[in-house]
Amino acid sequence: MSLTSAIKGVIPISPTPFFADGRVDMDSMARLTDHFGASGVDGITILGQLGEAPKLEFQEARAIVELVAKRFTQPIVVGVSAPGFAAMRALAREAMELGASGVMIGPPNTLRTDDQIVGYYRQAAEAIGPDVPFVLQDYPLTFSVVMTPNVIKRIVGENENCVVLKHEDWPGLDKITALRGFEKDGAMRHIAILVGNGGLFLDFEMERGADGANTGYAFPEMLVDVVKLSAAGKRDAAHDLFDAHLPYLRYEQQQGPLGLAVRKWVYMRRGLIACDAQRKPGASLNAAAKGEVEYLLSRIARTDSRAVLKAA
Ligand SMILES: N[C@@H](CC=O)C(=O)O
Repeated sequence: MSLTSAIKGVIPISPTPFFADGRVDMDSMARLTDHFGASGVDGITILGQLGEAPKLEFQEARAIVELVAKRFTQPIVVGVSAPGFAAMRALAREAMELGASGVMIGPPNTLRTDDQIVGYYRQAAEAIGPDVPFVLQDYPLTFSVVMTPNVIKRIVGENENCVVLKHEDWPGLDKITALRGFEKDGAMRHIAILVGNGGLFLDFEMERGADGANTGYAFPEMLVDVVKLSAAGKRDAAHDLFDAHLPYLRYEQQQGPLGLAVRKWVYMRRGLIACDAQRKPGASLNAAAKGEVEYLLSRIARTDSRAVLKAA
């Protein structure tokens, strides 16, 4: 099944589970994949930044795609961002062979001008091949590359295989409005807009015209419900549920390895992965942070039983 611009809903970004010694934990990867499948999501993204993809060897990445493709029945997006096009093309072609639906490409942080960004995506699209649909990852907080709405319009106009925008600009609400405006005026064809940034603005991003979420928040079930409630026009219910998670969601949103450490800790506490380790270089939570996370989870649990966890 090919990724298209019609995709909507929640496509969680999966972490990659590791053992404390740095080996990939494939049993936990399988458990996590099955959990996503049972959570009402509409696809899955693996091997993104959150998935520590740059720390993996090709054969490890390949094995993860193979495992996920065997047990997940909805669209699978594989992160293929790489410093060079040979590595990007190799993983993209292999992933599609194994059953992926599309790939995700983030920009290298050397890009400075609009023309450089547009030129990079022209070459990347050519490298993976026109038959491979791709997600354009717009994530200035991490990549330090700022894409204006016009740049995104140019990339979409030049590359038929650009079908989804992973929108992680911040502030970014007006960017969604601008892009939907281009579509309305006929200046840009339709693309799916799925939002990241931990889902921090998901409630309002849905109201601005996003199609759903593409983020690694550790309770994808909440994202599924908020997206559905919002799409059904149940504004207060969507915001009420979102707001119940917001204090913990903010805590997760700490940039870089620390935010990932929070997520991995919670996935471990939920029994979905065996160990919260990151492959080095990485970070882990200290006792104070673990206590804060437990407190925040207990607050969510007052209104959302999915956050009720066994005692640590
Ligand atoms: N910032 C992302 C992860 C990157 O791909 C998220 O929203 O979880």
